[in-house]
Parts: sequence; structure tokens; C-alpha cells
Amino acid sequence: MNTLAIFGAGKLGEALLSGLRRAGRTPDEIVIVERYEERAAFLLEKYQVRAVTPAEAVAHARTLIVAVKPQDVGVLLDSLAPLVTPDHLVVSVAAGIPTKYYEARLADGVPVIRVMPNTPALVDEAMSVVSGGAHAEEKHLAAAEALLQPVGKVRRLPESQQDAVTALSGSGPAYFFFLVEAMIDAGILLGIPRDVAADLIVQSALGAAKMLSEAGTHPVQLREAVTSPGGTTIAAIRELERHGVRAALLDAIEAARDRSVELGQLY
Ligand SMILES: NC(=O)C1=CN([C@@H]2O[C@H](COP(=O)(O)OP(=O)(O)OC[C@H]3O[C@@H](n4cnc5c(N)ncnc54)[C@H](O)[C@@H]3O)[C@@H](O)[C@H]2O)C=CC1
Ligand SMILES: O=C(O)[C@@H]1CCC=N1
Repeated sequence: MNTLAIFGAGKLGEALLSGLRRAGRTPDEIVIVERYEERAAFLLEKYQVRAVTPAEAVAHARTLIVAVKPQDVGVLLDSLAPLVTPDHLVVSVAAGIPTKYYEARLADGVPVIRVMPNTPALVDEAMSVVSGGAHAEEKHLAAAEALLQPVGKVRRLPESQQDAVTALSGSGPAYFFFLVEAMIDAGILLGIPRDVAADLIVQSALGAAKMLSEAGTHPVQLREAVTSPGGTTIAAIRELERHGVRAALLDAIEAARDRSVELGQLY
């Protein structure tokens, strides 16, 4: 059976689990390893998947998805290392942790794939990027891609770009949520009730995302089409430029990239 184990069923682990269940994976094809019993009980109730020990998970599953925090990967690997064989496939979603970190701790020849997904996996709109480590063959990359395709879009990129990917699409949804939050506050400032402001902004975000995704038009052209001469939009754009929002985004995403690099060096 093509079984898989998810180590660490937190926010991202659950996002992947929910998508796999929606994609038709049955509860007996998936096990989880979760440190908190309450969390495991909640996921059993919601997705009917069993929580098992690390040893049981490695014995049960061929594909091992590591979804614990970067700072917890080392301890987890200490317990898994004697059990994992080159017949397993290790798929890591931990930000910043390079495949060579795993390869140095696991038996020789164990294939490792580094993946950066994002939480829109919860609604089958994830952006996932996969990169293969030293022992990952085409069949391993294809297996990782097949695993992630049901929850969204998948691209294959060199591992050297994974820290930048983490900053762009891994953390990316948070930037949009932040922007939406601020725009709803602007609605409050202008006297619009919160629920109405949220409706106006979320639908505008959805429409804009759909146009970006489907129109195949450059974002500049789409923005220009909204920006009437002497109108309201250009008045707002002037303020965004005056406050350095573009430069702030460049700095913010560079900081996220730097933090991803740092996470890979800390543990
Ligand atoms: N949250 C996000 O949007 C994204 C997160 N990631 C990566 O996914 C990983 C998990 O992130 P989150 O889900 O946000 O964190 P989280 O803190 O919500 O989940 C981590 C889970 O791992 C469990 N855990 C820790 N050590 C364990 C162990 N030894 N055995 C069993 N369970 C253990 C914790 O109890 C917790 O439920 C991180 O490495 C992060 O870099 C990647 C892409 C996006
Ligand atoms: O904030 C983080 O470290 C994780 C990785 C990408 C998104 N969330």
C-alpha cells in the first residue's frame, strides 16, 4: 500500500492532511506522529487518521513527511535515523533546513526531497516548490509532486532557490492577509462596518487574484486599468509610494529569505 506518515500535525501538517483526505486518500493510508495528545485526538475525530509512534510510522509508511518546526527537526531525526532506509522517501517542509542536513543524519542513500508548500493547501490552492537532494531520483521527485498536486500548483526548482521561495510563496499568504487586515481597518476609519468592509475587500482580493491568474496580463497593466487620470486610485498610489510600500516589500521579503538561510545554519 502507498502509505504515508506525517510527522508534526500542526498548521501545515493539517493543511496537507486535509488536502490528502479530500483527494481521496483513505484513513488507513495515512498515519500521523504528533507530540500533543489533544491535537492527535482532534485530528482523529476530524480526519479519522491514527496517531502512532515514530517507529510504527516508519514501519507503516514508505513516504515520511517531516512537518515539525525547523528547531525540532534534529531531535526528530535522532529518533528516526536508525529506522529509515533508502526504500523510504523523506519529504521535508521545514523552512530553511537543507536536504544535506537530513542526509548527514540518515543512512547513506536515503532519498530526501525539500518542499516549500503554503497554507492555501487547506483550500486546494497551495503553491508548492520541490527540490531533490543528493539521493533523490526522478521517481522520487515525481512521487513528491504527485503527493502535492491535489492540494494546488507544484513547481520543481533547484534547492539553491528554496530560501527565496520560502520568502516569496511559503510566507506569501501572510503578506496578503496583512494587507487585507490593514485595508479592512481603512474601511473602519472611513465609517464602514467591519463585516461590510471585510466583504468588500475579500471579494476585491479574490477578483484581483483571479485576474492575475487567468488574464495572463502583467500586474502593471491591470493596475493601470484601475487608475483613471486625475482619479481616486492615483491619489492612493501616490500615498503608497510616499510611504515606501514597494521598498518595504523588497526589504521584508529579503529579510524572510535571510531568516530562512539562518534557520538552516542554526540547527
Ligand atoms: N505554517 C506555514 O504556513 C508553513 C510552514 N512550513 C513549515 O512547516 C513546519 C511546521 O510549521 P507549522 O505547521 O506552522 O508549525 P506548528 O507548530 O503549527 O506545527 C508543528 C507540529 O509539530 C509537532 N511536533 C514537534 N516536534 C514533534 C515531534 N518530535 N514528534 C511529533 N510531533 C512533533 C508539534 O506538536 C506541532 O503540532 C515548519 O518547519 C515550517 O517551516 C512550511 C510552509 C508554510
Ligand atoms: O514562518 C515560517 O517560518 C513558515 C515557513 C514559511 C511560512 N511559514
